[in-house]
Amino acid sequence: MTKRIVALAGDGIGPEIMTSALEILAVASKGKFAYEVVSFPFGGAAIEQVGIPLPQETLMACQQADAILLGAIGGPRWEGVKETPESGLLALRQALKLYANLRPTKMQTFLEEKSPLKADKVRGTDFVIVRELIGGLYFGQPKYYDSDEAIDTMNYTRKQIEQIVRLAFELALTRRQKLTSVDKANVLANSKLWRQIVQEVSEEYPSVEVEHIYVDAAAMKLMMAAPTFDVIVTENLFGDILSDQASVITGSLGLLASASLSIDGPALYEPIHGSAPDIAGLNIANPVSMILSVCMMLRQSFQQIALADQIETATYETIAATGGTRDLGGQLMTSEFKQELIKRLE
Ligand SMILES: NC(=O)C1=CN([C@@H]2O[C@H](COP(=O)(O)OP(=O)(O)OC[C@H]3O[C@@H](n4cnc5c(N)ncnc54)[C@H](O)[C@@H]3O)[C@@H](O)[C@H]2O)C=CC1
Ligand SMILES: CC(C)CC(=O)C(=O)O
Ligand SMILES: [Mg+2]
Repeated sequence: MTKRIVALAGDGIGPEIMTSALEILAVASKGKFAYEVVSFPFGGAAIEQVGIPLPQETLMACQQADAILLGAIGGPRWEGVKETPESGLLALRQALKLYANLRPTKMQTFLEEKSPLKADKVRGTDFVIVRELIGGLYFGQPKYYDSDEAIDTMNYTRKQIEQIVRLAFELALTRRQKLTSVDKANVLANSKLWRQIVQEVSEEYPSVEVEHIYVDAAAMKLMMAAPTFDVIVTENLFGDILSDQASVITGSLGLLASASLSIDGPALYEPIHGSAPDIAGLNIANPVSMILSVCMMLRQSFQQIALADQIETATYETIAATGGTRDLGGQLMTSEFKQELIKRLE
């Protein structure tokens, strides 16, 4: 049966990388995978069209989709408006119950020269950050600021923590059976509960080696000993920050993809980066993060493993052969990279 993919291109470089990724999917999937793509306004683009970042029709289309692809949202144009693109993104994540954001970092030999870190510090790196996505500081109430004071609230329930921690243990079972839980249990009440629950749940997974690290030390260890990590589980804000930091390992934010899994609905796939307003419209964005997000969708939502492997392999081969886009030190424009990749797929 034809699968229905909802595409939310969003703002900044979102439309550029979405167009490239969808063209590549169309070429690679011919005769192998039947799908249709329907596009809806979201983020700043939706504010421009209808005045709000998450229109009702967009949300309904997402709820009825088999999978959702998101480019990126946000930009200086919408700073200070009442409902921002970012508030639309948080509302979408909450409405779709996207509780788990999986952010893999996998080193490739040819990327060693692109990494600002020494090759022996990054060789063999292959980990997944499992970031809790609908709790913590981004959602806790009260949340407000005035000119004298600002308040954000961090709160997690046992249920929320158990859900994400269990998913991380299950993922570790399919990999190298090592789980690193990142928290700040020396200071934060939320982290004390988090650590306690990780300990409890670990008893159900005796084959998985568990370590607990404070987030500050984890930031250092990511740069000094990245290959030692397998599955990293952490709360929303820590996961957001650590995953951008992880992009230093492979050499560019434009390489990292993610999957956001729902409790009971369709999953959403998006690059880990934002809308990169500084390079929007210049045809220099790296589309690989979006292309690899499409690969995650093919595997996770549609079990199209061979097709995903084919696109992923061709993507890495294209970077290795051409040097890739400028963020990787290469010369290719976004559209040129896409064309080179399409040549390999045809
Ligand atoms: N999921 C989403 O849609 C996210 C949206 N944002 C929003 O994006 C906007 C910009 O945020 P920034 O802090 O500038 O973060 P950003 O991730 O958009 O950009 C950070 C730096 O990385 C570069 N970069 C990012 N993606 C790239 C790519 N594919 N190819 C080449 N270079 C790339 C940018 O040019 C910039 O120099 C803000 O409005 C922010 O709230 C931020 C993170 C996630
Ligand atoms: C724009 C924020 C709401 C989220 C973010 O930075 C992210 O999901 O990586
Ligand atoms: Mg982020």
